[in-house]
Amino acid sequence: MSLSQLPVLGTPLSPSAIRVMLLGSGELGKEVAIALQRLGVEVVAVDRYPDAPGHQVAHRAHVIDMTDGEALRELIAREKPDLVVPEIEAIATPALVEMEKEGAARVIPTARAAWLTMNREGIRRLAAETLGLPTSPYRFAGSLAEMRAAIDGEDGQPGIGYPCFVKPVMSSSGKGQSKVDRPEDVEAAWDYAARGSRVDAGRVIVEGMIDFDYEITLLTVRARDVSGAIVTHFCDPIGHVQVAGDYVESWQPQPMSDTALARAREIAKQVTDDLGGAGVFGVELFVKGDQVWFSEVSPRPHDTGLVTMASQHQSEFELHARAILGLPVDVSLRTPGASAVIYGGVEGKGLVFEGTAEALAVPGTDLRLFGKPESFLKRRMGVVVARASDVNTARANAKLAASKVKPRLA
Ligand SMILES: Nc1ncnc2c1ncn2[C@@H]1O[C@H](COP(=O)(O)OP(=O)(O)OP(=O)(O)O)[C@@H](O)[C@H]1O
Ligand SMILES: NCC(=O)N[C@@H]1O[C@H](COP(=O)([O-])[O-])[C@@H](O)[C@H]1O
Ligand SMILES: [Mg+2]
Repeated sequence: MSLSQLPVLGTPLSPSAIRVMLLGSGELGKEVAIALQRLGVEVVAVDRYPDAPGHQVAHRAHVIDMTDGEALRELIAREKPDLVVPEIEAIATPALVEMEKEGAARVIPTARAAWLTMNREGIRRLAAETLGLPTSPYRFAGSLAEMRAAIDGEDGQPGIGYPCFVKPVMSSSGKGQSKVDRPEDVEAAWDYAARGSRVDAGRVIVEGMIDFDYEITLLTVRARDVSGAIVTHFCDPIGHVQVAGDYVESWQPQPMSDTALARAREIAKQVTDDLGGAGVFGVELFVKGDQVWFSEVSPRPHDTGLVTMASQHQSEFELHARAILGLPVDVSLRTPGASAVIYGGVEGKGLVFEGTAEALAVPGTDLRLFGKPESFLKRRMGVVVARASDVNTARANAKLAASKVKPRLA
């Protein structure tokens, strides 16, 4: 079935099926899969390990090394999906770029967007150097010595200085990220980056610290209207708290000044116009007063956007499903809401979760347990979403309910 005459939907597991392949099938992909299933789309879920959350709700599941370009090519050629939907950064995106060029794959939002954003260097240079957007000061380094020079300066030239953030160029959810406060911390930050990278590229970004008042994710949706033209929609801003580079709490809407909101939208529009294609983008921004800095962007639903399952009429996952299929979207807020993360807290397989009844007794709350087969101390295993008449109540209730859920070994 071709998607050239959008939006035609079909019947899964039949010759008329619209088939979507998810590359990455974690908690975010699982919700995208469910949204697609509801529209009668045939879903093929791929991840690096068996029984990933999205595998459990898909028509077919595959386990491959998604960073292996040949393995990716072979699977796409075999499954012939109408759309390939990257869900994680750790993918052999150059193979997707080639396949898109050859007409062998249609990648969401575009193969170039997936390629540019999987590497911090690609997206940072595009945003700061090509588009001229405000970002933190930054340098790239390929060795400990280069990293020291990037921070401390060399040949009389100043470096980024302290405090700064060091991140592997290919990583997410804070993996391998350190805040470096003094010269004695530099070596440990380099070692941690090398260990924490999803794909060891041996390269890091050093970023000067932005002393922001708050940070947001501006979910930006590029979707077709009934005439077939791509229109950009902005969800209400999502505020969030990150600990060690990983999100622990988010809420919507985050109050902002009119000027800051207008700047945030301008930045998000410029970045997403350049990346192109259709779908949801999570544009991460730092805000201080009326000043806004671009941080990074996911060309896909964002973890902080899990809150939209409670707070919007159409969650970011439903928005993504609709947008990639060429269907119209509604980004409006339903109610103030919040989300709070549940970490594994233990290492082991087949966890049990106690306290779920107490959690769901907290007013306006809902629970998602992702079903990940294995837990690590800091692996995200579930989330509570909450709705309330105001954001503060929603935040308090989401955190309270999440604290009641006690994962333990069976
Ligand atoms: N230059 C900076 N100045 C201030 N805070 C920063 C800076 N860089 C990162 N942070 C903090 O660390 C968090 C995570 O950083 P970043 O988004 O770059 O990491 P990530 O690994 O891509 O995370 P994710 O995949 O969850 O988006 C940011 O949301 C922010 O709270
Ligand atoms: N910030 C990006 C993000 O939240 N990505 C989400 O986490 C999963 C990986 O989780 P895991 O590391 O527990 O397998 C990804 O598959 C995606 O759903
Ligand atoms: Mg981020």
